[in-house]
Amino acid sequence: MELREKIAQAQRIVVKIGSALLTNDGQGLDVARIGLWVAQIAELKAQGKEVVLVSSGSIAAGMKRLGFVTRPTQVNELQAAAAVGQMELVGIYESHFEKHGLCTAQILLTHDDLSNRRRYLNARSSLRTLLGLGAVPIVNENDTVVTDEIRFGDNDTLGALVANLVEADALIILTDQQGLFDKNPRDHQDATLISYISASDDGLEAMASGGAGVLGSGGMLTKVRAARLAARSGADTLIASGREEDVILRLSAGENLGTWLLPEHGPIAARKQWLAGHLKSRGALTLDQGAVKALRKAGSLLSVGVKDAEGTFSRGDMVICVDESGGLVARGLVNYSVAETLKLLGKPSGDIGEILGYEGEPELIHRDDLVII
Ligand SMILES: Nc1ncnc2c1ncn2[C@@H]1O[C@H](COP(=O)(O)OP(=O)(O)O)[C@@H](O)[C@H]1O
Ligand SMILES: N[C@@H](CCC(=O)OP(=O)(O)O)C(=O)O
Repeated sequence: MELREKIAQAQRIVVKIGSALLTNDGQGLDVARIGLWVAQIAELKAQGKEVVLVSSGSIAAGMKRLGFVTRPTQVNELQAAAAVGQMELVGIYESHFEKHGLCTAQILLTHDDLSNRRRYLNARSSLRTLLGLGAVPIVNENDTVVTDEIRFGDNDTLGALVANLVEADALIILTDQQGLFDKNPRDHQDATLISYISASDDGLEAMASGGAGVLGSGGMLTKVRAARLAARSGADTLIASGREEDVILRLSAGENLGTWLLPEHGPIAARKQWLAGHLKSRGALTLDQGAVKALRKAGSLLSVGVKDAEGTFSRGDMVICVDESGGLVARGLVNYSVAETLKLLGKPSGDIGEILGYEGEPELIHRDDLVII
């Protein structure tokens, strides 16, 4: 059997489960099947991998509870269904994960949370902390506070943005089809499964434009676009059938199942490109020799090694890091504003809470947010 070695190495994985799959043909949530996916995620955790689950299903579950026979079209009714269904959804996950001794966390996100730099950093910090503590974050869109214009609408996009957020190695999208076919298999009997393809292949949209199922909202189009988004931070995307036995474990072990959408660049190159291309520097930090050495050994930047700060930066902005003779050392996304940074110069991380009056991140710039020049 040919193995997808790169996938087998993935340490941090986002698993997205769609509505089409989570429900028994619209008859509420498929509790037994959810138990099977949870058992697989528990096994991945036992292998030392980190998993973030992005789960749809709140609207489908709420529809059943509220007695809607077909999916409501009005936004306020969809929101009501989502609010009711989300309770049931997370309850089912929590009770299944508990059987494996795992703790879950509910994260509800909106588009604004991920486009606003400050909220983005806060969401990322919560997710990182939860992963560090061994919990399984369960993410869905915060449907009750969003309207049509600002919705992700489909959780494929949300899954990809979460993969960017946590810098996942892989995004697994489980759906009701074997993967991406060259045309919609519901309408074409001769459709053939694509085993692997570049996430930036020009032909993807044409293949995937065959519409969605009854309960799902995005179809394959949002899945291939999600793969493209995930590729921005170097993540591989896998699209496969959630009904296949042990699908999550087999995909994560590198088995050739479903469709593998490959990013053009690896995570580091993708991140460097993003930092280099998309952000303007808002200030500069002057580092002492110890800090320069630490950064070159892949460490984070701590305030104790920073001698000066200038510019107009806020939390989340990009700054350049220079050595004492002005030589460029790195670029990175800073966790504190210039006013806060000036108060922290030369101070150990343990003093941050006392100096600023609240406990923030221990690093001025986390190593994941640094690109060494
Ligand atoms: N090229 C294609 N390959 C596979 N499925 C396709 C393709 N084009 C359209 N589809 C449709 O996409 C559907 C899956 O998307 P969707 O219904 O949104 O599910 P989910 O809720 O899992 O996101 C499939 O059931 C299928 O009808
Ligand atoms: N956030 C909503 C809708 C998400 C949705 O339909 O997504 P998907 O099934 O992935 O196309 C829910 O949980 O029902």
